[in-house]
Amino acid sequence: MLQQPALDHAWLQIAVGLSTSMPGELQFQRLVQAICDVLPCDAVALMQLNEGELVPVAAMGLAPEVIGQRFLPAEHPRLQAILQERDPVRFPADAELPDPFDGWLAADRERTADVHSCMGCSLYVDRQLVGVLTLDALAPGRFDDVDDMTVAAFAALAAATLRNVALIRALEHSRAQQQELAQELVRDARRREGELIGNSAPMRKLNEEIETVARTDLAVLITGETGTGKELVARTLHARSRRSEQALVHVNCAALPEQIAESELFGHVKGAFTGAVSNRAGKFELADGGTLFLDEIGELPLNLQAKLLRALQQGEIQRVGSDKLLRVNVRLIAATNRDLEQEVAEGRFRSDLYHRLKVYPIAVPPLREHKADLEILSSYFLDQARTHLGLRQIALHPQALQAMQAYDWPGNVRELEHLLMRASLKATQHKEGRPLILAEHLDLPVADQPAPATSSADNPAQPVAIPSGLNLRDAVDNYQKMLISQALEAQQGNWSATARQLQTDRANLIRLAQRLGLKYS
Ligand SMILES: Nc1ncnc2c1ncn2[C@@H]1O[C@H](COP(=O)(O)OP(=O)(O)OP(=O)(O)O)[C@@H](O)[C@H]1O
Repeated sequence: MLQQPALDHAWLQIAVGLSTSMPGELQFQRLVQAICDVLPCDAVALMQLNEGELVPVAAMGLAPEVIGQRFLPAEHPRLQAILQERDPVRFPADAELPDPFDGWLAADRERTADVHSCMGCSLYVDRQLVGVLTLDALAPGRFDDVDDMTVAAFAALAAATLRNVALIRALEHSRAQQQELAQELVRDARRREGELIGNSAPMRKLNEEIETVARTDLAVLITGETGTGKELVARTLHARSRRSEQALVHVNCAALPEQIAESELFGHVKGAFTGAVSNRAGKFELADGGTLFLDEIGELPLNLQAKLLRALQQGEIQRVGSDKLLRVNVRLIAATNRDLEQEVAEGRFRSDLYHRLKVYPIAVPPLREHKADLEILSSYFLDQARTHLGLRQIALHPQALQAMQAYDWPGNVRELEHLLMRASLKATQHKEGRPLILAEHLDLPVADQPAPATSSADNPAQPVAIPSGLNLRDAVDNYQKMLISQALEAQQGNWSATARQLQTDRANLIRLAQRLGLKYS
């Protein structure tokens, strides 16, 4: 029988030698090596049960070719017998059943010993059979001194190792899959981000401009009406630049609450103001090495415009509450649907910042100036609607396309996108078979009628009484407030319907309403 100190030493050896960070093969090999060192055997094999077959995954004292061989228990009565028992099974040297490793024992190169001692134990994890451990010795009676408990303890450790390695492999496999999936999603998102659709001359020019400036680190100012695709242009530009592997950090200046706008952009240190409970990086720092996209830059408060200018000129920022200057390497893209020149003239936008931003200006054309793209844009959005809404192929009736050609598109590409999404639903709700979008599904004003008064330049708004003493900005604010309130009332407080009536984006409408002091509920 094995003495206690020898066993303790063996466990210690195994504990030190086995680590889950090791490759599985190495863990198996260390285990059989330790068993071989402790027990008086000439060969040890650790076999894994794999779909009814036993496959040696590690062995000592056997010919190397044994690894990876498959042993069908039905063809090897000793293995069969071991599998049928929970406790260790012993086969004396003169046992009649053939040994599965006859002829494989390294110590028996001369093939002189056709009989030898053999022991084996089935390996269980919980109630699941996971493999077999076998011990062989050339000398008869070699295992007489080895007690069952010792073999059973090694068997338990072997079973746990087999299970651990299998779990780790499964985890690694699923992690690799997840990683691949994440990469695929990022690639997919990138592909989508880059999809500026349009073959018309204005869109080709736009694409060329993006291509040219993407190669540089110049600041870019993107201008254009709402919904023309300014954000998409910014994303495309970033995706085509050499910073594309780094972050594109998007800041909507219109949605920045004034009190925390500086901290949002430049970060703050702990205790800089009430509520600053820890240090926090701002958007500039997050965009370090990448691109910072300042959307609706025209809404940035004047005091922040000065700080932004300093950051751009010096490439350095200061967290709120800190005197330390931090170096940042950020490419800036700004966008606005305001006339910034006008804003400068009226003192609402710093002229030095304006000139700094418009190093490379890009004007995104309104949809009415590239109606040649209506067809290709429509098939793109219909395809998206089909995927998002789980519909079948949707077709557009020629008359629907004609109605679209005749329309002015004050809400630009965004309006087209939303309109086709709604029309896709209507078309499928009303039609049997292949959904077809008819002109009536589009809810467009009839071709010979002018576009709505709020959106058409050649149909100016009705004169309204403006209280005297108001400056232009306040007058415009008042007018917008009145229009929104009236539309809201007409739509019984439904913001989405109001946004549709005013042909603007719902989020923009809510932001504007909040700025004008209207309550959003
Ligand atoms: N050429 C285009 N190809 C494909 N999709 C486009 C194109 N132009 C705009 N879009 C889509 O139209 C929608 C509005 O575009 P985007 O948000 O970029 O407009 P924007 O000019 O930034 O609007 P806003 O001024 O209101 O912020 C988005 O869903 C965008 O993907």
